[in-house]
Amino acid sequence: LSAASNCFLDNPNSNFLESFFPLQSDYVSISGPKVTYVPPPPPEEEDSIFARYETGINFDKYDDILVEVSGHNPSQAIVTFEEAGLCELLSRNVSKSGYVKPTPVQKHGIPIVQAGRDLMACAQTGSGKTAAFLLPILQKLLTDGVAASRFSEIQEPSAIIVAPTRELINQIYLEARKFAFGTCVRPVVVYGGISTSYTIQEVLKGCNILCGTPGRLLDIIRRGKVGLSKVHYLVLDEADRMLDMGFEPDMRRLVASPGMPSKEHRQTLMFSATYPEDIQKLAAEFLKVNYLFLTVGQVGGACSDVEQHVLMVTQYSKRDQLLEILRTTGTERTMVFVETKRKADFIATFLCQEKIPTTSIHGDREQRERELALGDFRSGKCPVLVATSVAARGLDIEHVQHVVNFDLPSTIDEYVHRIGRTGRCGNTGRAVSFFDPGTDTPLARSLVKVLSGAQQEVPSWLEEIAFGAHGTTGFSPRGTVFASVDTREKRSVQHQIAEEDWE
Ligand SMILES: Nc1ncnc2c1ncn2[C@@H]1O[C@H](COP(=O)(O)OP(=O)(O)OP(=O)(O)O)[C@@H](O)[C@H]1O
Repeated sequence: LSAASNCFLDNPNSNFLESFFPLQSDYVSISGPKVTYVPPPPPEEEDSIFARYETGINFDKYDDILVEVSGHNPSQAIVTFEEAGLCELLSRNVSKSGYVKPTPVQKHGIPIVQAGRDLMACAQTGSGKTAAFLLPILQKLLTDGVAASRFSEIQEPSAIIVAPTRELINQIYLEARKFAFGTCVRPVVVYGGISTSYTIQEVLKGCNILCGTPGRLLDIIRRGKVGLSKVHYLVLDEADRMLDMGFEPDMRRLVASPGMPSKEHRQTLMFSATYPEDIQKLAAEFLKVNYLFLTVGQVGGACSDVEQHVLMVTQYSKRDQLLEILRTTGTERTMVFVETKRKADFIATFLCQEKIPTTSIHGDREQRERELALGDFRSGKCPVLVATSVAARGLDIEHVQHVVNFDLPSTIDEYVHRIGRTGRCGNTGRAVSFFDPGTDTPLARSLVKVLSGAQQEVPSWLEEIAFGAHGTTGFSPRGTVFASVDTREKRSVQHQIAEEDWE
C-alpha cells in the first residue's frame, strides 16, 4: 500500500482475491525494532480545534431517558451549563464547541465530580461522557491556578486519563485540548506506536492532564518523566474494558506506582456504556466506598437512535450480502466490523476490487497507517472502514450512518459499543448484523434482550433460536445479559471477556 494513499483501491497488488494468504504481505505492516513515527501535530487554528458536528434531531429526547443515581448523598443535577459555574474561558470554549445544553450524563456527572465524589457512570454510546469528566476536571484545575511549566524535569500532572485504544485516547486528548484552549492548562497524550523520545519531549513541555493508553503511560512513569504525587483525578474511560482481563494488571500497576495517591486521596472516575457485574465489583476496589453509581437508561443497553437489523446468513453468503448493502448505502460512511485482523485486510481488499473505496484499521497496521486510515474515513475519501474490535469503542466520527457486523462479536457488550459508532449525539443511524446460526447462536438470547431493550423489532427466527430447543439454556458462553443496576443492589449476571485486539 503506498504511503500516499491509504485506500485499498489504490493498491496496485489488489488482484489476488483468490489467493487470500499471499495478499497480506503487500500492505500488512511489519513492525520494526524501533518506533520512530511522529504523528502530525494537532491543528493550531481555532476553527479546526472547534470543528464539530451537529447534534441530531433526537438530542432533546435525551431528556426523557430515565436517570438513576445510587449511593449515599448524591449531588443535585444541573440543568444548564451556567449552573455548573464554569469559569469564563471554559464557558466560552463550551459554547464554541456548539454545546448549548448538557446531556443527562453531563447534567448529573458534572456536579458529582465537582462535589469531589468518586463516580462510576454508565450512559449510552455517543451521549457525551467525555465532557462529563473533562469539564469539571478543567474547572477545578483552573480554579486551583494550575499552569503548565516546561522548567521541570519531572512533570506532575493533576489528572491522568486512560483509555484502551490509541485512537480513542488521542480523541480524548483533542477534546481536552479544545476545552482547555486559551488557558494555561496543558493536556498531553502518550500512546504506543509513536516515537518514545517524541512523547517524552511533549511531556516535558508541561503536562497537567496526561492522557494515555496503559502500556505507554506506565513506560513514561517508569522512565521517571512523570511524578504521580499530585494526581488528583484518575479517569478510566471505557472502564469495563480497562478492568477486564486484558488491562486489569496494568491498572493495578498504575494505582500501585510510586507516588500515586491512594484511592482515599485521589478522585477516581469511571465511564462506560457497559458494566458487566463482575467488572463493577472489581471496579469498586479502585473507588472509595461511598462512590456514586450513575446510570442513564439501562446499563449496557444500546442507543435507541440506532435502527438495528439482524439478518440470518451463512458464512458463504456474507460477502454478497455486504456488497448488496454497500451498493445501496453508496457514499454514506459505513463501518464494517470483522473478527480478525487478517479478515479485515481480506474484506477491505475484496471491496476495493468491487470498486468500493475502502480502508481498514486493526492492531497489525502501523500507527501511521491506522491514523491515515481513520483520516481517509473521516474525510470521506474512503467511505467504508473495515475494522476489528480496536475501533469498537469510543470513536466519534461524524457522518457514520451505518455499522455492519460482518462477524458478530464475542460478547453483547462489544456489540453495543460497535453499533454505537453510529447514532451519536441525537443523530440517527443504522446497524446490520450478520447472524450465522452455526457460530452465533450463543449470542442470540442477549441479542434479543438488547434489541427489545432498544425498542427494535426482534426477528421471530432469532427469538426461536434464543428461546427454542437450540437456544441457550441460561448459560451463554459468548453472550452476557447486561447488569441492569448498581451491583451494590445485587443482581446477578454473567460476563465474558471479548477477544483481544487492543491498544
Ligand atoms: N452537550 C452537548 N451538546 C452538543 N454536543 C455534545 C454535547 N456533549 C457531547 N457532545 C458531542 O457528542 C459527541 C459524542 O460525545 P462523546 O464522544 O463524549 O460520547 P460518549 O458518551 O463518550 O460515547 P462512547 O460511549 O461511544 O464513548 C461528540 O462529538 C461530542 O462533542
